[in-house]
Amino acid sequence: MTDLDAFITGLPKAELHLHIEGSLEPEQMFEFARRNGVTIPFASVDEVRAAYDFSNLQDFLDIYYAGADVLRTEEDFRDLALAYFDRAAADGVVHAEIFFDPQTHTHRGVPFGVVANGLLAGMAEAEKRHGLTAKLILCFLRHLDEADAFRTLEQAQPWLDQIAGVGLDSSELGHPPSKFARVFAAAAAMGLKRVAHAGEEGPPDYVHEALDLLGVDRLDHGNRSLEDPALVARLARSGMTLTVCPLSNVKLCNVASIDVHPIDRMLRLGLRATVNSDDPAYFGGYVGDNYRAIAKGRELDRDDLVTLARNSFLGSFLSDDEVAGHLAKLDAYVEADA
Ligand code: HPA
Ligand SMILES: [Zn+2]
Repeated sequence: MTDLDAFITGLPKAELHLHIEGSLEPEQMFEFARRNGVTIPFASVDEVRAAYDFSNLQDFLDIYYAGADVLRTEEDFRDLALAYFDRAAADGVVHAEIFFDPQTHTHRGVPFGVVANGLLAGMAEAEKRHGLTAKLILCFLRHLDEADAFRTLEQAQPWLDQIAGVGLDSSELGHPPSKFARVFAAAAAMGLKRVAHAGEEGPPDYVHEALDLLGVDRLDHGNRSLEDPALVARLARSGMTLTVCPLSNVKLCNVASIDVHPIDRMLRLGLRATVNSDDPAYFGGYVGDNYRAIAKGRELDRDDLVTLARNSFLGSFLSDDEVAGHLAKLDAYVEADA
């Protein structure tokens, strides 16, 4: 039997909650700034890392949006995505469904197509290089208004056959899912899947809204659902996938420390929880680091880790046949290790 670290690395898994802009490592921030002639308010990589000390979601978002300013060209988005896929593949990720925030870029004058084409080029190269498949999820920034989200959906039209779904991210408190009910209805009518961040900082009511008013196929974070037993029962009964991000929860002070993270409680309650990295360059680790952190912090056994990996495929937007193929490989991996 391999040791736990190696077992986690080799475990075939999907990543379902990853903001591609949040995979921008400080070294890459400097490289893109230099090649695009953009000035950044940091003198060194160490200075950037030292700034990643957040007390809440908004603290992080302010720095995250500032960092994204170095992304200007199709090549930047391609290189950014490819660097993430290289790291993900090394962590045993065989499929990734990645978020991008078009408004962060279109509001700076970077056209939607530059972002989308760059990311799609990175995805194509990752499949060639690693056999890693990926899907794109277009996230609306919830601190902006409904009209802006509708404009973004309009800009996405030429790329819709290459976009799997829509999501909702950014500042949660004060921006409930209800604000985007009509945009999500329009996206559903276009055949797009729907996900939303809910219950990261926001109350259980926001999770109810995501289910009832946005019709989400998957819930991003969802941690605060645990405060509402009836909601937990509903999520468990419906087999709703939760994309949980342990290191993010600690870094944004939503969970006091990894030792008290509720991931194992979620599993015991029958929730289809998955483990993901959210914004790995900002939160101290990629998906493998997240698995390792909870394995150690919550003393998860191999069966729990396999359940989490299994859930990542079950919760993905892959076809039933594709999911079955991944699960067969997962079973073979576990058997070979026994
Ligand atoms: O963790 C997050 N929460 C909400 N919005 C985000 N945008 C990037 N990361 C996040
Ligand atoms: Zn997120």
